[in-house]
Amino acid sequence: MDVDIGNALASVASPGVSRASLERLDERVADAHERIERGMTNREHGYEALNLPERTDPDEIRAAVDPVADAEALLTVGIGGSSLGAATIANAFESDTETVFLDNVDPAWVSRKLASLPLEETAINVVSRSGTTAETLANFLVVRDAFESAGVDWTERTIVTTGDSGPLRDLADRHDLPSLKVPDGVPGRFSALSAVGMVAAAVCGHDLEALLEGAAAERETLAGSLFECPAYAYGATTYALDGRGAGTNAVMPYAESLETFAEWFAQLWAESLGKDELGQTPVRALGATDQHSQLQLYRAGPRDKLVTFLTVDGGPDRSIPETDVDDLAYLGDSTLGELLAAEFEATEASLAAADRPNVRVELEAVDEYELGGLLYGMEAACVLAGELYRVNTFEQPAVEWAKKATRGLLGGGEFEEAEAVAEKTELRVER
Ligand SMILES: O=P(O)(O)OC[C@H]1O[C@H](O)[C@H](O)[C@@H](O)[C@@H]1O
Repeated sequence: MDVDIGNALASVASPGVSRASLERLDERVADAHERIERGMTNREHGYEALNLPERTDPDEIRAAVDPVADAEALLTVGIGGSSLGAATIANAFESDTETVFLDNVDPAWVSRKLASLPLEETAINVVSRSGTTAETLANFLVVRDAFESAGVDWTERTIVTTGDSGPLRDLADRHDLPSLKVPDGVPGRFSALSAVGMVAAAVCGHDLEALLEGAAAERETLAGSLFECPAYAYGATTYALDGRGAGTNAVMPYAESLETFAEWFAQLWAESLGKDELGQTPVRALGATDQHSQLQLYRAGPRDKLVTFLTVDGGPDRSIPETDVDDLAYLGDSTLGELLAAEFEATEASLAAADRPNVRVELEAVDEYELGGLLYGMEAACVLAGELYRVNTFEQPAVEWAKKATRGLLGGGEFEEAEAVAEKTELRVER
C-alpha cells in the first residue's frame, strides 16, 4: 500500500500536523520501530503477528480443508478476530463458494441463515482462539443440531481452528475433526494471515501464497522513519491527529469489495488502542454510498475527525449506456469506474477545501497480493500507534469484563462482573 498524508498537514487542515512536528515524532517512530523489530525477533506476544507471512503454511491449510474443498457453501462460525479477517478476505474476491459468517447470536437471523443453506453441500469452519467464546460455541451447537436434524453428518464437514487446549479443542479431538492451530502469540484481531483468516479463503479457492507474499512485501517496507514506511506514516499521522483533536477516524473504502475491511479495521483500531482513556474511535464508511449520508457531518460538523480514504487503481469496469436525455448525456461518455473515481476525487477535494484532515491509502488492485499487504500494513500501523500511545496493544481487558458478566448471567460460573448488571440506574420514560 501507498499512503498520502498531504491533506493531514497543518498547512492545509485543521486539526492538522505540521511537517516539523512529524519530524520530531519521527524520532519516537525510530525507537518504536526498534522495539517492534525486537518483539518480532524474540517472538513476543502480539509482535509475533508481524511474523505471520513467513510462519503461515498454505499447504497445511489446504490439506486441512481438502475433505470439503468442493463444498458449495461455507459456514464460518466465529466472532471478532475469529471472523472479521476471514470475512474481509472472502468478501473481497469472487468465488463459486457461497460464504456465510455466523458471528452474532440473534436467533431470527441465525435461523434465517441456516434455512438459506444447502446443508448437505455446506462445510462448517469453526474458529475460536480461546475455544470458550459463548457466541461461537452456542452457534456451533445450534449448527450441529441443524445438520443432525437434516440428516447430514456434520463431523464429515467440519474444520476447527482453535488453541492447544479448551472445549473446542476437546470437541475436535473427540470427533476426530480436521483441525488447525491458532498460532501462539497472535491475538485474534491480528490473525487474519494465519489459519484463522485463511481457511475460508482456501475453501473459496483464493490464492493463499499471494496473500502471504503481499504481506511479506509490506513487512520489507518497515523502516525506522515514517517518511520511508507507508504503514508507519499512517500509524504516526493518525496518532498525531488524534492528539490534535481528531478523535474519530472514518475509514472509507472506495470499493464495495473492501466494505468488510472497514469492519476488520474497526476492531483492530478499537480493541488495540482503546485503553487508559486513550484511543481513536473508528467509524465504518463506504464510498460513494456514504457521500450521501455521512459526508455532510465530515465536512461541516465538529472538527474532531480524520477521514481515511482507501482507493483502488484499476480493476474491472463497466460502461454507462448512452441516453438521449440531454441532462444525462455526460454519463454516457463515462464508465462506472470513472464515475466512482470522480466521486472519490470530488469528496477528497471537498474535505480539503473545508480544511478537514484526510489521508489516502492507495492499492493497485483488489487482489490477494494487495489485500495481504493492506492487512499487514494496517496491523503494523496499529502496533506502531500502540507504541506511540504507550498502551498495551495486544490486550482487551474491557471486552473480557463483559464476556465474564455474560457467562455469569447464564450460570456459566461465578463472576462478580455479573452482579453489576442488577445495579443499573433506571430513569424510564414509558409510552
Ligand atoms: O477467538 P475467540 O477466543 O473466540 O475470541 C473472539 C473474540 O472474543 C473477544 O471479543 C475478544 O475481545 C476478541 O479480540 C476476540 O477476537
